[in-house]
Amino acid sequence: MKISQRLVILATSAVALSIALTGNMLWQDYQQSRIFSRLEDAYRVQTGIETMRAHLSNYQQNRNLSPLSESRLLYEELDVMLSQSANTLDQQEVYLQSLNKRNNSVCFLLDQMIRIHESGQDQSQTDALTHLSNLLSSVIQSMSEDTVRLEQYAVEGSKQLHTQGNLLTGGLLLALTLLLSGLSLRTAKLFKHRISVLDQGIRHLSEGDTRIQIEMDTGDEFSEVAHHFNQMTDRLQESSISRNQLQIEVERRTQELEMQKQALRQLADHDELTQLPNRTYFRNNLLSTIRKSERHGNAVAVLFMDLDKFKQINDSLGHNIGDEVLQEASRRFRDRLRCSDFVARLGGDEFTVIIEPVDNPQDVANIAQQLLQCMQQPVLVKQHSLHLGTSIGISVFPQDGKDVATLMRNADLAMYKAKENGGNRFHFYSEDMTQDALRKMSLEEELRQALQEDQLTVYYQPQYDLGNKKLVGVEALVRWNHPEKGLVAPMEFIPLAEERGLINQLGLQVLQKACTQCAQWLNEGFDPGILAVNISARQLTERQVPEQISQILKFTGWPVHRLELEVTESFFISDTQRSLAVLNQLRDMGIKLAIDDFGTGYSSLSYLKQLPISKLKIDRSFTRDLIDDAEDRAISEAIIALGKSLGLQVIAEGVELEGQADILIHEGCDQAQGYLYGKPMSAEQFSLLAAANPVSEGLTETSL
Ligand SMILES: Nc1nc2c(ncn2[C@@H]2O[C@H](COP(=O)(O)O[C@H]3[C@@H](O)[C@H](n4cnc5c(=O)[nH]c(N)nc54)O[C@@H]3COP(=O)(O)O)[C@@H](O)[C@H]2O)c(=O)[nH]1
Repeated sequence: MKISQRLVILATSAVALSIALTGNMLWQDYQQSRIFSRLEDAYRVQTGIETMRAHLSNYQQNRNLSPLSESRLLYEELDVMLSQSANTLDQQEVYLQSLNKRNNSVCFLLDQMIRIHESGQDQSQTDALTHLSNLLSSVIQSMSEDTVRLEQYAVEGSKQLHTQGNLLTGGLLLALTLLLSGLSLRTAKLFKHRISVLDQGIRHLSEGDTRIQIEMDTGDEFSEVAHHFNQMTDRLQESSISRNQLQIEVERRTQELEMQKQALRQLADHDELTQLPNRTYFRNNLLSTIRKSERHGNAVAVLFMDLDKFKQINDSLGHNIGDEVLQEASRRFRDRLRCSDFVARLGGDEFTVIIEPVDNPQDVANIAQQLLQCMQQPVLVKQHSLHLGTSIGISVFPQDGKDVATLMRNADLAMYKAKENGGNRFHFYSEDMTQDALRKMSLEEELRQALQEDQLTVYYQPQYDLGNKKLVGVEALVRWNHPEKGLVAPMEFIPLAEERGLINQLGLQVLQKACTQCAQWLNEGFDPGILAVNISARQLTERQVPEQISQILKFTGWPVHRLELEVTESFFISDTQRSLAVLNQLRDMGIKLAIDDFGTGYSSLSYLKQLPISKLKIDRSFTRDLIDDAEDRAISEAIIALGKSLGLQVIAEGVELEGQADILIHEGCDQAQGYLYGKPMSAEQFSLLAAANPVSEGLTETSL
């Protein structure tokens, strides 16, 4: 049964009992009023009886009939009253009927007495009247007694009624209390049991048991709650299953993410190609090593390594070969170092090593030596056997720097020093390197300004035909007209211009000035012959150079076939596909190409054959000792012979003496250049010289 039904029953029972109680009270009221009404009747009869008794006594004393007649009237009244009241059968009614009867008797006696009295006053009548009045008196006495009894009965009845009413009310209240208590107890017991079942279920659930089900088929609200609870646990069960699945999925994804994070960290911290730590990792590691060493008072060495000739290999053989070289170099460095040493690749062909602790600089020198050695073995990639080398710069914490940036910068400076000194060596950092770097920095700044402010000027050095001793050409040589230092020689700024990427701008400015000047001379009527201009090997790596040269020639009007570009031999040795392509392009444009400083490198005959060149220039170092040094003479002879055999012109530079010129003439050298014929000079000086030495007659426009 539902709780609501139970409550309805309880309420209905209470209402029913209340109605019963109210009915009982109303019934009691009614009974009471009846008793009181009879009591009233009794009092009135009593009063009537008293009156009649007084009338009778008056009659008996005075024989006056009128009082009896009044009693007769009183009888009428009592008769009416008693006959109205005596219509029920209870004890009161019995008394009332008795009273009624006796009242009738009184009436009869009174009628008799009145009739006798009126008929005469003889003795017999008087006796009869006396007798009747006595009778009347006794009847009245009886009536009086009846009224007393009626009164007593009414009082008792009232008491009884009161007692009965109380008993009934008490009984009903008791019944109501018992009923309500019984029902409440039963309901409370049931509720307690069901609540405890629900509570157990909830407790299980709170302990995490989502499979809990509450068995309660009572058909009331509790079973509905239980039903909803079960539905909830079902859903929780489902959601906990999906939560478990989710948990598993989350764990799987977390693992995946962790792996990805590790891979990303590896990517972020390591160089993809060599798997060595990268620049970021290196910097962080160096920072923590410095901090640790500060605490322990240790020294730390930073080695900055750069592979020699790597750029040429990369440019000429392609990036795949370059990549394999870098991988091999990484392996060799790694294998040669201890596990505790930290080696990283900063990018390109730059590697760094951290050595800690450093007890003595000699240990670092030994390690650097081993690293040099390990790269001296040729690197075999595909069919190539590649000879590289390494330049190593070393800075030491704390004396060469107390922070990452300073240590790296100083190791880098030391590495550049090693490169400048020919590579394949190591250098410890020293303070003068910084001074040198600062000097270079300010020089670079000045050079940039010089290029912008047109401070460069061109000097001209004549080139002569050794056969007829006539002018055949002129070499343009740059000079820097420094506002404070005066004329600065090219050797002081050309290498820096090459190093700092200014050489193309510089070379093109020189070319433009020289072409403009030569074209002007030509227009003025004197012929400077062939214009030889130095072109840096670095310029030849720029694809746009042929187009830029072509533009200058067009702009200045200098004929293309009168231009000769001198490229140093070292460039041809370390040639690159791209540079050779540029050279071929220049040759195809009609520009002549000469190998400068020839003999200082190791160009092979077969290699020279393939080059798009037309002239060899014997290096000044061979000309200088030509007279005294048999070897230099032999070399110059060999170069001249080589040139002849390849159909190339040969020019000797640095000719200062007639004896040198004689030997060269004897050996069959075509041309010469040197102080003997004229030092590099300004355009004005050169025009004077050229006016006095007209260009070789054999040098016609077609032979040019
Ligand atoms: N890329 C460019 N390089 C250039 C340019 N201008 C010059 N240079 C190169 O600078 C180097 C030094 O040149 P320079 O100081 O001008 O020296 C030249 C001559 O002065 C010197 N020379 C000539 N004859 C003699 C001599 O009889 N004795 C002697 N001691 N020196 C002499 O030789 C230099 C010419 O060299 P080269 O070019 O090899 O013919 C030098 O390497 C220049 O190439 C430029 O514009 N761009």
